[in-house]
Amino acid sequence: MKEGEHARILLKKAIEITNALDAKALVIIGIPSQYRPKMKIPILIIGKESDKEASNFQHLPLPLSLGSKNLVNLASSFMIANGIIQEGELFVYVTPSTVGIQKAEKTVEVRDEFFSQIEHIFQEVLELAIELSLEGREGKPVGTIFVIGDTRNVIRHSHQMVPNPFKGYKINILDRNTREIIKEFAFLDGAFIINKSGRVLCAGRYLDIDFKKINVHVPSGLGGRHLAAAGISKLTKAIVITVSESGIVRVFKNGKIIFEYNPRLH
Ligand SMILES: Nc1ncnc2c1ncn2[C@@H]1O[C@H](COP(=O)(O)OP(=O)(O)OP(=O)(O)O)[C@@H](O)[C@H]1O
Repeated sequence: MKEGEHARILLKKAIEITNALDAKALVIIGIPSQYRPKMKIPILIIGKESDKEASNFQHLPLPLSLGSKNLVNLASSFMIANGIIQEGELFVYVTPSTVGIQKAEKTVEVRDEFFSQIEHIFQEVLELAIELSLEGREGKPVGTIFVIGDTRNVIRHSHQMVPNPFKGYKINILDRNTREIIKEFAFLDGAFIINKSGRVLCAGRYLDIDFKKINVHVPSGLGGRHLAAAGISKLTKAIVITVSESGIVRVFKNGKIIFEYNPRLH
């Protein structure tokens, strides 16, 4: 039996369960776009393919590498934040290998602003950050910072710690073949700077934040890397993704952590 056939069967079951329970929404995770049910209730599609067939479809382009459990929790928070479903109501979710029933709750460390940041480049960098957390480099954990967007201001508030390995090269986060090159440079101290089209402009960049002028707070235990990430996200319009040496991936916006996730625990 082909994988697509599994998805079709599971989706059929999910629709039956949704109807039987009078669930308020259906969440479809990582199932190809040819399998789209016709239903009146809101349907949330999670994954890369975006399709805007019906008005009751919403798309949340999150990396599937976040794992089903986490994606279901994020879907739950997203639907509550957007008034699609109320806390405590039931929704059904379906992945290529499971169908489940969940009560809508805010269970993950995520602020509502997180969802408005999710677009293509952000999603790719988040995926890369998760891979770095899980893989490290040569068996050792790596920590790093990705600063996305508002590059003119970010560059103005930073300097090279080492010669920029990306100078003169057109390396783009969207190009899967150059992903490994980007990861290779994660061992450099400092930050990656990525423009809104996904081009990696610099690595090994020190973020110059004057903490006398920029007031940010990060949870205790977090050091210079996370303070710098919070600072640059407050000083500029950039969105910042950090990977800590302990593997936790965090997203910063306007000086605050808007998402936190430990891929090593899932
Ligand atoms: N202002 C900055 N700009 C860019 N990189 C920085 C900055 N400050 C610190 N770093 C990077 O963060 C690394 C780790 O610093 P530190 O241990 O203080 O941070 P941390 O927040 O505790 O990070 P981790 O949780 O990964 O240990 C430094 O070696 C350096 O590469």
